Amino acid sequence: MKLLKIMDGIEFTYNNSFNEINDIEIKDIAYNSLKCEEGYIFVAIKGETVDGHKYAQNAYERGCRVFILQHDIILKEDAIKLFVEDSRVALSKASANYFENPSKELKVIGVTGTKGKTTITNYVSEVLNAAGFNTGVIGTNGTFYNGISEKTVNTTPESYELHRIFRTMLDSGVKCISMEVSSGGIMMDRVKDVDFDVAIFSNISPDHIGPKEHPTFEHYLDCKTKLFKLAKHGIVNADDEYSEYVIKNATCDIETFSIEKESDIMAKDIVYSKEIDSLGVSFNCGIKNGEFPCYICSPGTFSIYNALAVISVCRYLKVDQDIMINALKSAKVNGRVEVLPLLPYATVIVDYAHNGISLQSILLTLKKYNPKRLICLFGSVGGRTELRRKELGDVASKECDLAILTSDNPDFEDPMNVINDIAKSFEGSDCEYIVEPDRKKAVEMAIENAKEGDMIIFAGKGHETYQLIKGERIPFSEKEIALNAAKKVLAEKEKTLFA
Ligand SMILES: CC(=O)N[C@H]1[C@@H](OP(=O)(O)OP(=O)(O)OC[C@H]2O[C@@H](n3ccc(=O)[nH]c3=O)[C@H](O)[C@@H]2O)O[C@H](CO)[C@@H](O)[C@@H]1O[C@H](C)C(=O)N[C@@H](C)C(=O)N[C@H](CCC(=O)O)C(=O)O
Ligand SMILES: Nc1ncnc2c1ncn2[C@@H]1O[C@H](COP(=O)(O)OP(=O)(O)OP(=O)(O)O)[C@@H](O)[C@H]1O
Repeated sequence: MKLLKIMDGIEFTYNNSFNEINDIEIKDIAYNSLKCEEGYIFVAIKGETVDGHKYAQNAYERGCRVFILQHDIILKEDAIKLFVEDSRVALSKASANYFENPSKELKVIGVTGTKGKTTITNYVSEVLNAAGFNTGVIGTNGTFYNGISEKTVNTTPESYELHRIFRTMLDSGVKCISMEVSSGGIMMDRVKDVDFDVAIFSNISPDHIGPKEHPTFEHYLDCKTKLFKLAKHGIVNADDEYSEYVIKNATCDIETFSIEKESDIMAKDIVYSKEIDSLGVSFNCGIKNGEFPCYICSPGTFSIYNALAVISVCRYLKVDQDIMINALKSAKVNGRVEVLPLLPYATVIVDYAHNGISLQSILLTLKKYNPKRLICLFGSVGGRTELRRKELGDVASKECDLAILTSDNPDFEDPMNVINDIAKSFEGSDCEYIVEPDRKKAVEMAIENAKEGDMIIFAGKGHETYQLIKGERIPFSEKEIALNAAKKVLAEKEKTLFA
């Protein structure tokens, strides 16, 4: 593609005459020097850790001659330097141009919020697929379309990857995209040139605040709110304390959903139910001109909110109501409140709750099903703030009957260090706790000691299939470990029965 076509809509100055850049043909764009080749543009980004300008020479040595820069640097004379105010912003527009603006040809649904992004995006995709819209998903669990999946580094990928994924999906017949839009993604201009049809706001609570993330809660909220300036239509949880702020700052039309406050789509007559392989909730969904019954096989109030967001998307896209109701009934997400049908006498759940707020929300939800004992196995990420550990510990020690403290991506930190921080919350609490830093042994112990009526939640790892230890992702499948342990326990029980 011609360089000037890639630079279309980007303000820049340059160190050569116009004629020289007019005819340049570009093979591809790279923001990492190690990916550069002859014919590429290198976009130098001032990162959180290093300044990409430092690697321009490396890109040059790899054959690259066109550079998008924020400031001048020394390079050989044949280097073409294009100066922009903000390289990330330029990368976003250049990537959209290079991939020929695929998001304009797709229906893109973006979900933002502290909790519920992965769940809602996956529900949306299941329901829209059932309704015949071929839908791709982009988020924490990776990318999925037409049975193909790929891992992603970020929940919301960098703009270049994002437009590349859109293009690949579009060319494979995908019509809709259901994607997670993290506040970090908005802050780093990864979605600036995405043409969103729908924006969803699930909820907000303090999270991702600190060095390298958001300086304040207000900054975090403002980042999320920006999505409603990029979309044509907004869907907002009216029960959230900050919903009015989001609506006030939106530039699109809005539909609201709720359980408590008056809104466009309301859930009422809520009933919680428990089956051997699922915990679910049914409710009546009230809309302007009537109501209809819904069931979702995931427990708790938060599952209703997630379902309402999906219902609102379906209304906007005019999905047949019966198809939507049926698809919602069986919608499930890998590692999100996933009930494993392992033991006939106890309920085992794998979940991704890894901070105080989400752990509290899932534990309070499970308590509504009156377990004999609520047992929570969890740890906390190494190298992060003590506050996260305290919040997790405080919640578990208040809500559980037994906690099993173990490792969760310790990385370079000693797992016992993290566990000892969490254990402080149990001093003076009625909740018993056991320490087992080896997560495999901890899972086995939980399964082996499960009793009639217990509810056991393995919190934190969710969909992850690794344990991050000293910078390396060591394969670790919590579900497989639990399954093998359960098989062993059941076989032993059968042996004693027939002995
Ligand atoms: C702290 C942070 O946000 N980092 C993100 C950022 O990397 P960075 O700015 O730190 O990059 P850097 O390492 O300083 O490098 C600067 C530049 O030099 C380049 N470079 C570097 C080395 C080299 O040899 N050659 C070279 O050209 C790099 O490619 C880069 O362009 O830009 C990268 C590309 O977009 C991201 O992958 C990376 O996300 C990291 C992995 C991360 O963990 N980010 C978190 C905070 C995040 O974004 N999380 C949200 C979810 C949470 C939320 O809700 O906000 C997410 O969407 O994932
Ligand atoms: N709408 C919701 N409100 C509160 N908690 C929720 C909601 N939906 C799911 N959860 C809980 O939070 C956990 C994370 O949910 P999910 O992965 O959907 O959120 P997310 O926004 O993608 O989170 P993260 O940024 O941590 O990846 C779930 O496993 C569940 O326990």
